[in-house]
Amino acid sequence: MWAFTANFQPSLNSPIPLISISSRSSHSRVCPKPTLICSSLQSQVETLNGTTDGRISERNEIRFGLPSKGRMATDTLELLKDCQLSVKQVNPRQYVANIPQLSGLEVWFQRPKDIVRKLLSGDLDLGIVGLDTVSEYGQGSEDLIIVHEALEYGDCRLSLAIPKYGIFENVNSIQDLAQMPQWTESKPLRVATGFTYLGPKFLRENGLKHVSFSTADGALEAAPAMGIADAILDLVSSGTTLRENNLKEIEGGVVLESQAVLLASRKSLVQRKGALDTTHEILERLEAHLTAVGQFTVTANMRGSSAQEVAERVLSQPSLSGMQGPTISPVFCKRDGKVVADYYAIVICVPKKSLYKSVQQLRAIGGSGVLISPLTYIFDEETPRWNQLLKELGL
Ligand SMILES: Nc1ncnc2c1ncn2[C@@H]1O[C@H](COP(=O)(O)OP(=O)(O)OP(=O)(O)O)[C@@H](O)[C@H]1O
Ligand SMILES: O=P(O)(O)OC[C@H]1O[C@H](OP(=O)(O)OP(=O)(O)O)[C@H](O)[C@@H]1O
Ligand SMILES: [Mg+2]
Repeated sequence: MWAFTANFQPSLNSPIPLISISSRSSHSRVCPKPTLICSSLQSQVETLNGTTDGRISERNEIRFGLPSKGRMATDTLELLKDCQLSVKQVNPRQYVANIPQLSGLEVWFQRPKDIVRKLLSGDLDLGIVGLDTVSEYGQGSEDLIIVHEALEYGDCRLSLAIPKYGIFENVNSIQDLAQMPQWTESKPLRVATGFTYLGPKFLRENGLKHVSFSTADGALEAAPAMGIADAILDLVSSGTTLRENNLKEIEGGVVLESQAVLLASRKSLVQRKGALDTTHEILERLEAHLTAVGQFTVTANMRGSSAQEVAERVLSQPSLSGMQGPTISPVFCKRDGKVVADYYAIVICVPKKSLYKSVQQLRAIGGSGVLISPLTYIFDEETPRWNQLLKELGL
């Protein structure tokens, strides 16, 4: 059983602070043009991945790519489940699944980088991956659209790190590194990275002229101590791996901040029947859920002479006037044969981080019987990201 609540109001300005698309996202939405690959390689790629010539492949299902393994896999399934979009997978080695709530949609489990590649080739329509993966493997393709840029997990940054010791002891910024006399054409700065597109681009843009790159699939932090590289460019989250390997980040060395994003193929959204509607539903549920997870509903009773007077008392408190409301309902009782309302039930939404302060302030103004419940969804009038997406698609 679901309980729905909604506030209707004539005002054009919704009092709910609408989530704005961050500057980070708008920056990442429109990426530079992709690099060209030579035609023979292009045709081999096409053989593997379907067509890349502007046509979309003929199929009726909408395909949604989700990470098949690694740390993103479970968090992605958890998030979808929390949005009532549970993925039904018969067994963990089966790579196709479905979401019963979304008819006509197939889920395909793939490695994150293959999700991006298959979105580009038209073999997937939608996907969830880290922004780092989109930026690295999407290489700025305009066919990739970031529909939701902040799914609030998989937080990490792509960052340059150098040893704490030796010639790097007093090097603390990318400028310091670029100005070191050690790097010459014959003896360049050796950087180990799995990010062979973003790495060279970033270092070039930051004035490092003499750089060579080596790559590996993991445990890059070992490269400087092994004498294979002078610096590494890799993902950092807690910073533990860098610390444990005697490495440090430097000022100006962050290439990008990443978290999980919902990604779509522009071609699919425009041309594939049902893709836009499905994206709308997924986006609405994600936004409504992610807005709700940061909030609690607080219900309390309060004595007062009128709903107006109680509302004024509530709104006088800084931690109670944050979001929308309060909703105030009279609680009636019969006294001396007459039906009267001498106290009121108030309902407000408060941010989780200010819950305790809110409860204290409610008590201070006479609130009692305070009940706290989690929220599943907060649906706004229309999701700001949906309008942004339509604009992006020119619709
Ligand atoms: N230490 C981390 N903390 C948080 N998120 C991370 C971290 N490392 C990577 N991520 C995010 O999770 C995504 C998947 O990383 P993960 O290491 O699980 O898989 P992978 O890199 O695809 O696989 P593999 O490392 O086995 O090649 C990354 O693209 C990034 O967005
Ligand atoms: O800052 P931290 O919290 O220590 O996390 C950073 C580490 O996490 C990732 O490695 P992963 O665990 O994916 O291992 P991998 O090198 O095998 O990919 C990344 O490549 C770093 O090595
Ligand atoms: Mg990894």
